[in-house]
Amino acid sequence: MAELLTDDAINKALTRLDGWQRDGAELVRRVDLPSFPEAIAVVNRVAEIAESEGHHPDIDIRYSSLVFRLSTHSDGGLTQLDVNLAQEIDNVVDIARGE
Ligand SMILES: C[C@H](O)[C@H](O)[C@H]1CNC2=NC(N)=NC(=O)C2=N1
Repeated sequence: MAELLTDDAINKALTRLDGWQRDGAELVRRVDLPSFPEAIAVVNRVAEIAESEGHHPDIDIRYSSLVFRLSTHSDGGLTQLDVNLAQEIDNVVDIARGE
């Protein structure tokens, strides 16, 4: 079990993340890639990271647009696991965009 983050801790984490918003018990980021294969490459890389960490995002794939939703389902809210995964998704997206 991970500890649920306070509203203050979530807001602080959001200032350090790229493009994430809070939606209740979830962190949400939409990512637009230039093509379907590039979007799927991002999904595959995120899937590897998620599997290695045992913490998984909900991912909506619509052509070259992705929406990631993060929450710690076992604890019913947001934990440091979600903040860490959000940061890792940001890193994957930056690399995919050559940033
Ligand atoms: C047993 C296994 O670690 C759990 O079912 C994990 C898997 N991945 C998970 N991912 C997320 N986002 N929330 C969870 O509660 C969760 N639980």
